[in-house]
Amino acid sequence: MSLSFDIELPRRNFLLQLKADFGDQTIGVFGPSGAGKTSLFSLLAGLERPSAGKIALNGKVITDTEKQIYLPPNKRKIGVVFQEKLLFPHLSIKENILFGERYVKEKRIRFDDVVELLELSPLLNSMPNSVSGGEQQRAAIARALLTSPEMLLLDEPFNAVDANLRKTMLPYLRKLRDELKIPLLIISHDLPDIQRLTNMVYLIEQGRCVGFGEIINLINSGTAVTGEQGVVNTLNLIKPEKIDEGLFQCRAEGLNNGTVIRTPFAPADSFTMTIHPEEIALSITPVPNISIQNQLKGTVVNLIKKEHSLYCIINAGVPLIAKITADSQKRLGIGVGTELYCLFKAHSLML
Ligand SMILES: Nc1ncnc2c1ncn2[C@@H]1O[C@H](COP(=O)(O)OP(=O)(O)OP(=O)(O)O)[C@@H](O)[C@H]1O
Repeated sequence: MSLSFDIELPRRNFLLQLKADFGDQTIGVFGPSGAGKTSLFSLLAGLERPSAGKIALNGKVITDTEKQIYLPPNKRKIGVVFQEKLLFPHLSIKENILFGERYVKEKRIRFDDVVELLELSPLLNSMPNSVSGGEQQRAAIARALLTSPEMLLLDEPFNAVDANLRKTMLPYLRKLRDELKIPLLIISHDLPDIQRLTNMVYLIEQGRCVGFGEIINLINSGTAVTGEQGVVNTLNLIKPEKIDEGLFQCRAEGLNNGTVIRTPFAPADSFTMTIHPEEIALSITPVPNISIQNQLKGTVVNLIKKEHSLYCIINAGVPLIAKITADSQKRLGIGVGTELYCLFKAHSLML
């Protein structure tokens, strides 16, 4: 998959000017309110025309202002799920989903498969207003998938879901990414939500791209990516071994031989856990006789000041970000190159 665009569109307060070349991966589009994220989606989906520019998906030009090419939304092979007005209220969930394939000639994605993947069969005969926000969202995703898209755009997919249920959307989005192998472009205000699906972000501010790449590299290069919800560390863990009731030890790509991470659960042979930078304590020496299960040795590669705190970027085989106070930095004499130990409890790791 490849999506490239170089587009301009006047907005109320600025000229949106965005350019990118995306490969075959899931990408999070992140930026403050009013940055131009939804405008980008409308342009990609063909709901709006840029004042100048070009968009191509898999080598096929779908918008080109010079050549006056504007493929209509249903011919673009881009599925879109907006955050509001997800479904037609007068159609059942089944009819809503089937609406997706009305104009599709080459059906690559089948109704039964989508219903199974998104666990929608008990809801098919229900009307949209009698199912939850998360279920409506899944039905809207199913409808978009039945257009047999080559990529899927999701605008704030966690917003339609109540705060307690938002994590329930994640497994479905992971299934789309891993089983259907559909590249996703996801708008979210919440960087940790993006991080649970991908490390790649496209950062927008005031209609311009201010950074594109792996989150850790963007933070490391000083590009501010810590939104309201902050940022999380993601650890891709493998080969869990049960060592006690409620305690597993796992390997992670990049960890030195013999180093393991201890977690309270291990749902699969390979899985991702997250930990907040605030939950990682730093020590210059190893700390014996302490209940904390994880002590990873690492080297500080960067320090980023934010208000009265510091984000320490540490290479511990895996990249880790720890948030400490300026006072702790001074007391411990932490600088770039300092070798130290990153301490975190097994229970601070979250699935
Ligand atoms: N049709 C329009 N004409 C002119 N300006 C617009 C139009 N629609 C939106 N805007 C303005 O363009 C800017 C970008 O809006 P957009 O909805 O793309 O941002 P966003 O990043 O998606 O914001 P949010 O996260 O709040 O949804 C905003 O200042 C908005 O007021």
